[in-house]
Amino acid sequence: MTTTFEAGTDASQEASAPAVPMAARTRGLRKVYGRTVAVDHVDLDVPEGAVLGMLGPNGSGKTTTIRMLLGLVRPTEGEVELFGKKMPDEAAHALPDVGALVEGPGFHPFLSGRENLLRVAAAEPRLASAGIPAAVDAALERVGLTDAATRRYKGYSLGMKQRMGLASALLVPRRMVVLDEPTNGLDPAGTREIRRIIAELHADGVTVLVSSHLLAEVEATCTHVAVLQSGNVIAQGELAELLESGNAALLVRTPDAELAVETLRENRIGSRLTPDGVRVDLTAAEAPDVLRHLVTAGVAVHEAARARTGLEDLFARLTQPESTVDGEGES
Ligand SMILES: Nc1ncnc2c1ncn2[C@@H]1O[C@H](COP(=O)(O)OP(=O)(O)OP(=O)(O)O)[C@@H](O)[C@H]1O
Repeated sequence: MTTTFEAGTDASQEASAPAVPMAARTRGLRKVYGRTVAVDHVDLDVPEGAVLGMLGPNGSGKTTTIRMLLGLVRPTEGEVELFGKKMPDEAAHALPDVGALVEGPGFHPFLSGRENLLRVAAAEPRLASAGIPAAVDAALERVGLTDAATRRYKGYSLGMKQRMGLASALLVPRRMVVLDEPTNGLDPAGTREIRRIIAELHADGVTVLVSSHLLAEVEATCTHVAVLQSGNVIAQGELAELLESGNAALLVRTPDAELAVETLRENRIGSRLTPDGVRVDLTAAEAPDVLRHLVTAGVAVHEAARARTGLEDLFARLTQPESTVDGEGES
């Protein structure tokens, strides 16, 4: 697979581009478990102030990358920096700036939500004892758990447990918040709340790194995206740029769809059939040229409109075999 859309990792760019401060940065990051290469030479850039969505199918290495970023797992090879501090060696300096929701937060089942957060807050270096109850109540309020605060954690739903993890990440103001699959187990209302919280953090200038396999989720909340596949970052950069460069297409409504696909193939332009016509890849062709080829070949074009179908399409393109990207083998 190509890395056509990759941004910010190439050496020449590094030399010439103005230095954008990075909240998190990895170089050549690799983690091997026995025979499994979980993460393979990942160069990830998380610019300060970005909401970066780490997108990839199950097993693509998102959680392992996040764990290495947070110093929870030691890399087999490579470097990790959080706000310029080397991880895991300088974790004690870097981590107070970073709130994290990662798999399986260790809350005590027989304590209430509030009691659990009081315990977590007591270990926060940036919270003075006198400020702890107010910080806990504010975090509970922020994630919508105030009414359930005195109930035992054991009886919480999966969604409520996720909110508890989020509350513990947000106990003190952070420069960066890392959320591993934050909407897992949440209903649509809970999902909207997570989006709202991410938007609030972004408005406050907090960097957010959020992993998800839900493409619509990333598209709705993120400014940047990194796409992982089999332990590799196959594309990263600003979401708008990735969509622009990777996704331009022309939807042509025509009864002569098969003739259209054949004509475009002869002109080395990728396309595929849709229910009412063809979808033409504009990566290597301009819309007026496409229309000219079609009309010249006698294709009746009833309607033509540019399409930008979102990250789902980009993700499918990036993770498909190369031959389908240029139109070969598409149906
Ligand atoms: N502690 C471990 N021991 C052995 N293999 C592991 C371990 N952690 C992860 N792996 C393997 O590494 C690969 C990447 O896993 P990882 O959990 O990072 O992916 P992911 O993208 O977060 O997936 P998911 O969305 O399912 O959580 C998988 O093949 C996984 O089985």
